[in-house]
Amino acid sequence: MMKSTESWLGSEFISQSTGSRENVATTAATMPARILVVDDEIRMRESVRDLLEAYGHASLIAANGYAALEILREHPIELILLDLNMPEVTGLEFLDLVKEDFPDVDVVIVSGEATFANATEALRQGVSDFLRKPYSPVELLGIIENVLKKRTLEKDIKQVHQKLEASEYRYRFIVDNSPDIIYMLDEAGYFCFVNDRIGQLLDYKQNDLIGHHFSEIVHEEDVEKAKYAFAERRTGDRASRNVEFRLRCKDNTQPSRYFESRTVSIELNSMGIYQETGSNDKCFVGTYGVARDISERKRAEEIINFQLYHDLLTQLPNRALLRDRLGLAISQAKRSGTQLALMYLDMDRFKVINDSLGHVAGDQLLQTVANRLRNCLRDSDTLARVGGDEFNLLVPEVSGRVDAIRLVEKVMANLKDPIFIDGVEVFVSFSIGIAIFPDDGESMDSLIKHADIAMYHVKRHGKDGYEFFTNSMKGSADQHLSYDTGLRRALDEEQLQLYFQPQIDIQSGMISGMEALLRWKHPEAGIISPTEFIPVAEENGIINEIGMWVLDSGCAELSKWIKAGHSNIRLAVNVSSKQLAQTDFEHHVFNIMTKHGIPGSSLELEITENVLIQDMDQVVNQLRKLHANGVRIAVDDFGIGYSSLGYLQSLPLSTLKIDRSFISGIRASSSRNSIVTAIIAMSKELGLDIVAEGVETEIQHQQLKRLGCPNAQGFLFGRPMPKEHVGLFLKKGYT
Ligand SMILES: Nc1nc2c(ncn2[C@@H]2O[C@H](COP(=O)(O)O[C@H]3[C@@H](O)[C@H](n4cnc5c(=O)[nH]c(N)nc54)O[C@@H]3COP(=O)(O)O)[C@@H](O)[C@H]2O)c(=O)[nH]1
Repeated sequence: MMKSTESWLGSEFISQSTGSRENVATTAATMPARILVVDDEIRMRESVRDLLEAYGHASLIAANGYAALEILREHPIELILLDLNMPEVTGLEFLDLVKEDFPDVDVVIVSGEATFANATEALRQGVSDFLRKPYSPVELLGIIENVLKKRTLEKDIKQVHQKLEASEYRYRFIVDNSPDIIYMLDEAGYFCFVNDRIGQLLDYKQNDLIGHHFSEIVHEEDVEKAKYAFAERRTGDRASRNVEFRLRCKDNTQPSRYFESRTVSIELNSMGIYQETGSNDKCFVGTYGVARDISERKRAEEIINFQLYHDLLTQLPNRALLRDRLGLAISQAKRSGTQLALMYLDMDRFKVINDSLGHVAGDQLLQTVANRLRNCLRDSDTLARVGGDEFNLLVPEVSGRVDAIRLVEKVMANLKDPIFIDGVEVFVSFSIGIAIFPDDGESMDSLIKHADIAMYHVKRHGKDGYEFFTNSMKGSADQHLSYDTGLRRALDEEQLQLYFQPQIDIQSGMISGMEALLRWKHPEAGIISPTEFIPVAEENGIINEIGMWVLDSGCAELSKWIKAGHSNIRLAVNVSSKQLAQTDFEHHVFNIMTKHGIPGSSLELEITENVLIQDMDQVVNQLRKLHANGVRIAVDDFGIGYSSLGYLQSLPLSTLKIDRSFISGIRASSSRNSIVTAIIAMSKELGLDIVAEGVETEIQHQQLKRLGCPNAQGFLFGRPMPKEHVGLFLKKGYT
């Protein structure tokens, strides 16, 4: 309820009132405040209080400075209406105390006798306004309203400042602790701001870079790429996104890091990088950018990429990478009119080594071999592992076959020395096929295929060597397929034949045995060597039937020779590892021996070391049963492959057949002589008989005789002959 102005203001106030009460009331009611009225005149202070309360303010009154200070201490006062002329403590003295202890309180001087000096002093001390008595209520209320408005405004500004400070602190914190590099460049590409992150990532201090051009930290190969992204001028959707390049660390010995840089314009982030120049024009002043470290991702990508294109065991390129490089090399060779060589390398007898020494040893062997191969190549050559024991070698620029021969012989020489795996000495050799672009193929596939065919040709003709592809080999590769289907018919239609090659007792010169060697008399192709079709028969499984046929036919001939009086002759029969894998193999052998009345001692089964890759227990078991019945067991091709001699003691062996590669070397290499000497000495120690294979010359014969080798076989004594010739040969003997 609004009180009457006359009842609480002095008459001089009422008479000077000029404003309308409604106006004042409306304004004052919008900003109620807590106001302290300090006046020694009771009538004055009470009338002012009533006026203020009538207009919605809460007011308290004090008759002097002390009372006022008391109230200030106990109540939250926003505004003081202060009379300057008071006893005890003057208004100015009170003002001093207020400003010191209650600086947030606004003071309006309301005084009747204030001098100019007083007023000036009061204003100097920071009072908000000055009202001279007598005044009208409207004037008082107007001043109060102004002061309160100003006060509210200042409060708001203060709050805005505080918020801005807090916000700036937050953003500074975010920028300083950002996992990304945040930077600003001026319009010429010089750093004007960069956050701390640059120090952690690239080792620069912020000051190292401020004022420096961005290109100083970009990897030299990436400067072109980085130029537009780093100092981006565009904005919005056209600005650079996720451009990748490398920044250089301060210490250049560290690897470069990959970065993904995002630049955005100041139009988007209010950083003031474009400046308004009036009439809707904008002026480019710099770039703001965020660069994220993506080194880890790049490294992961590199690893994945490496794994996609490399063999993890040997770290060599794999087939995919080889094909890629071969494609490029062919294009390059076509353009420049040069030649290139593709070599297909297949390790001989790797399966035997791998399965007998174990896969860990096999892996080590492959790694060692890969290193040896790598060591004799140039950086431009590509050696790839394309299968278990298969490698491809791409030699991008060869001047011709002579060049390729030089390299392949270097490769083979590098592999000659034994490799020690877990203390075991292993000898390796390779069958290598070579195709030359463009003579042997103009496409990637034809080159690989032809090198492969040439490699198989080497395999079939004694391994451990190399050959260039020729068109005639192609026919024989196609034949491989026709052998597959033709072998069954060969068996049914009696196209298979046995030849026999004599074995000689070196010391007495007598014939000690005959080795049965299979031939396929093909109706169109003529005589086909077992090296051509035995692998096919082993692959398709028909070797078991063929093997039994060989044993049966061989024993049939043997029984004839025995009956003809050559009872000391032994028959040697080759047995494939696949045959020994049959659980009832020995029963078949016994049945055949019984059928032809052959004593065990007249039969020698030749096995190669790779029979040991079968279930060893089963093989040993079968061989023991055969041996117990007098059947002799010979190890064929002894000395090549792997040189673990442990099996010599675990197997029931009778004979070692020294591989012909050692015998052929007798003439040329004394080191080979010593190997033969060692094998002979060791066999004698183990009580084993010996047959030296592939004796072709009299020198070899005499050397072997001198070394005390008991038996020999080879073209010198007789080539494999058809069964019809054996009778006469036995009668006449070796001469
Ligand atoms: N599982 C079976 N394997 C068999 C059978 N018959 C033969 N074979 C194996 O085929 C390979 C090649 O045999 P072949 O073409 O008959 O060659 C033999 C001889 O002709 C050859 N040889 C003999 N003396 C010489 C010589 O002085 N020089 C020279 N360059 N070659 C010669 O060696 C082959 C006999 O080798 P081996 O058996 O190691 O004693 C061959 O691996 C046969 O084993 C069969 O029925 N089953």
